[in-house]
Amino acid sequence: MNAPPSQTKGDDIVDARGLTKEFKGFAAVKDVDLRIRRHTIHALIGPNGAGKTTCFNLITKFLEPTRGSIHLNGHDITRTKPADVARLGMVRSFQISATFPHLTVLENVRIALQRPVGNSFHFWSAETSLDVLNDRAMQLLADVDLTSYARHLAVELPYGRKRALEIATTLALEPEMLLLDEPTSGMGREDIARTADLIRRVSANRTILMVEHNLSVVADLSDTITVLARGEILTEGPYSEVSKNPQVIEAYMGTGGAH
Ligand SMILES: Nc1ncnc2c1ncn2[C@@H]1O[C@H](COP(=O)(O)OP(=O)(O)OP(=O)(O)O)[C@@H](O)[C@H]1O
Repeated sequence: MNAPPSQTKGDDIVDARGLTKEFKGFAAVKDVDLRIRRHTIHALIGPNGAGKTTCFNLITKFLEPTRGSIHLNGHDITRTKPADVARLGMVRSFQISATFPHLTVLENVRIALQRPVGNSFHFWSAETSLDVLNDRAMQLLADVDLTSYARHLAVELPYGRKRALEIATTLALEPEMLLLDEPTSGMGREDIARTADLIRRVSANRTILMVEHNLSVVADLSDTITVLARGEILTEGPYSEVSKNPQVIEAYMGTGGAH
């Protein structure tokens, strides 16, 4: 690991500079600087094709940038693999946390608690007593409001509850930073409200970066919003500011709606 550069020592957990991703010469993300403050909820929004997913995949290391650098807690992770980034505390929900449909909800979380992260084993080793493991698993289920579903098979869960289980299995890795890719997509109003509450709860002492299309969820949860358009940052700030920005309004109107 490189020595932490001084600019990332302050309050930023992530410091990405000049991020660029080209696909056969087409720049999906162009020279993006993204700093994410510790213990905040940060949303990436923008119209269709703005580069949100590409940017998210760059930060989570699912894509290699064509140019630019990414530091996490002062470590240069520009060329680090996702599993090693997870070991450094940045975990993407659904990355390591695919659920097993024919196991119970409790079993799914117990497996997640015993899962190796990167090339080091998680705190919960194979020798950890079953009781301790069960207690911790039940605590995680309580955190995501799934206690009453503990003995159900994962496959039987309603959609919104499945996403909550995926978040529980991600939290089992005790991430310092959690990345959520469209956490409320495909949900009805009730599940959206419950998921927004859940995100707020799990954000305590954690940093969250999410790509989210639902602007009321974004408005409700985010400390900072980065608005992307055509691969570039249009503006950044709290919802009260970015929602008034004429360029943001135009970018959304121009593509026929908020996404
Ligand atoms: N693997 C790829 N190969 C070629 N072009 C790509 C690839 N991935 C993304 N793009 C292009 O890059 C641009 C940005 O795509 P991206 O998926 O990051 O946007 P987005 O903001 O997430 O859009 P949406 O809201 O529609 O999901 C688009 O023009 C897309 O067609």
